[in-house]
Amino acid sequence: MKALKGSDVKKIDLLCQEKYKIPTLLLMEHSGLKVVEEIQHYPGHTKFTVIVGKGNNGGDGLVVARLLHLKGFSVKVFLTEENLQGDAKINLEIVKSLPIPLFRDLPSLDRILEETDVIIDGLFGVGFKGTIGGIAKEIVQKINSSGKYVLCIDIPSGLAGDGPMENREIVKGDKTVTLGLPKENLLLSKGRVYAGELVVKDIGIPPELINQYKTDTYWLTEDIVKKLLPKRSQDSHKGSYGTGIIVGGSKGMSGAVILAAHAALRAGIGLLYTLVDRELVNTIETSSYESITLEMEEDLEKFKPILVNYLAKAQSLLIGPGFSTNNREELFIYILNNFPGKIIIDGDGLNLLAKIQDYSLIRENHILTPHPKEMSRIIGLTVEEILKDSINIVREYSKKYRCTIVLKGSTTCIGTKNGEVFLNTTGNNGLATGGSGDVLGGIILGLLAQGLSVEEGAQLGVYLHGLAADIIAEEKGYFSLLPRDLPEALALAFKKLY
Ligand SMILES: NC(=O)C1=CN([C@@H]2O[C@H](COP(=O)(O)OP(=O)(O)OC[C@H]3O[C@@H](n4cnc5c(N)ncnc54)[C@H](OP(=O)(O)O)[C@@H]3O)[C@@H](O)[C@H]2O)[C@@H](O)CC1
Ligand SMILES: Nc1ncnc2c1ncn2[C@@H]1O[C@H](COP(=O)(O)OP(=O)(O)O)[C@@H](O)[C@H]1O
Ligand SMILES: [K+]
Repeated sequence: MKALKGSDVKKIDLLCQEKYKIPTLLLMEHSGLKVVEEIQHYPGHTKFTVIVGKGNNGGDGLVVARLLHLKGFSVKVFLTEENLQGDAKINLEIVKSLPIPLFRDLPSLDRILEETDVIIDGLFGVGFKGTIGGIAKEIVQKINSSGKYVLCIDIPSGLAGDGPMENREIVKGDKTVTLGLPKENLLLSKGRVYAGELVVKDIGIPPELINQYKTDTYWLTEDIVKKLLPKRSQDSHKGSYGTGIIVGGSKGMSGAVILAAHAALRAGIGLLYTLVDRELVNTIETSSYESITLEMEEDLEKFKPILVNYLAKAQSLLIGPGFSTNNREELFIYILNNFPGKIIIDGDGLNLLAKIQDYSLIRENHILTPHPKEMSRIIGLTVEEILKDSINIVREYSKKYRCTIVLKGSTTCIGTKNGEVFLNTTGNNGLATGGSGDVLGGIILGLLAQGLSVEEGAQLGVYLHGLAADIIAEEKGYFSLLPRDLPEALALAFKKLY
């Protein structure tokens, strides 16, 4: 599904008017109807307060107020501004003609909120810019401290539709009904905290317009990833599903390779090799029955001719899980320069990149899978700076390095060399255990080996990884989820998509 920037909303609005002759007033009416439709899922809520700002988000709020009144609910409107314009003004006139109580003075807001079941936030929509101040700031504080159920229209007030999310007063919603298409920041980890449950509602924008409208950010939804699933045929053999190598592990860190290996195998790879230090060989052999273990030699010059043969076995390679960064530089550089296939650089592979600081090693068929700290080591911004504006930062660096970057988190941002960003929201806090990332690397390796491009493998892999965790959580909850449970649950995740 396409994701919009704040500025796209105005453009779409204009296209609706000019090309499809649909006035904004109709879209506003539709928006109000869809918000009310959501409210009706919660019986027992009968008293509503709608907070109305001066823009079209306030106009939507006024439609909601009218429709709730028509349904016989008790509705109060808190107006922040008397002089509304255009369609919002038309809706204010309608509300004024009905027996809906209107309030304007701030001191009355505490009492009104006290008497309400649900607060409907129509203070600011995507037209919000800069920082919040004055009366609006106080209103947001009162909403957030009310303890009442808060439903945000389009976007929580104070949150920008896209771009850096500054720390300031933002409405904390229980639910956000976003209109037409989701806005970029609603899909990021930080924005999701303010949005609460996110519902996307069709408001009558013609599908022709949506299909033709170009965006460079997408929400990874089932319709996108389903198209990426590798095909399996009856008439096939292990050679049909590709060969991969995992280069990783070090003393005390063999588990990372084992997790990645299980994941690659459960992702459907035809044949899997692991390349590890001699002291790990036994451990890997006894834990991963289906993979073939290759042994690393300490003297790189002596090892090179053997290594070249090993590398020739596969089309896809994962380097870094549990690898350690001690004295690995030369081997790492040699592998990156001598493996022509698709490479996933994860964990200590990324730390080695940051140590070597030679980004000319990165090529178009490489995927970097950093968590924010690893990203910070590579690009030199702080974790906070990265999290505040993840979409644009991932876009900038995946274009700059001309590769695919998978910035992991509760929302994972996938940037491609062409500047597209895909946002993944499958997965849950059960994944917040060391080792989950190793599983992700293995899944992507398995998919690349089966012929997916780096862009496709990253998208499908990240989605499946989260979906596997969601499937486990549905049955067993979040606390006890372990990375080792994920490869097995991958079977159910595939089944859900096929
Ligand atoms: N096609 C669609 O999707 C449709 C979308 N619709 C709805 O329209 C919404 C967008 O409406 P919008 O553009 O009128 O702006 P909105 O967000 O209501 O408020 C901005 C107002 O706040 C003000 N303001 C800004 N920053 C401020 C600050 N820091 N502190 C204080 N004030 C500040 C700003 O004032 P200005 O800066 O312009 O003087 C402006 O007046 C959208 O989210 C959706 O709900 C539907 O109605 C129909 C179809
Ligand atoms: N709260 C969360 N919600 C969704 N996904 C999460 C959450 N916490 C972690 N994850 C996912 O778990 C994985 C953790 O990766 P990483 O930090 O590299 O772990 P490790 O290096 O220990 O294996 C990433 O894919 C990330 O997206
Ligand atoms: K809002």
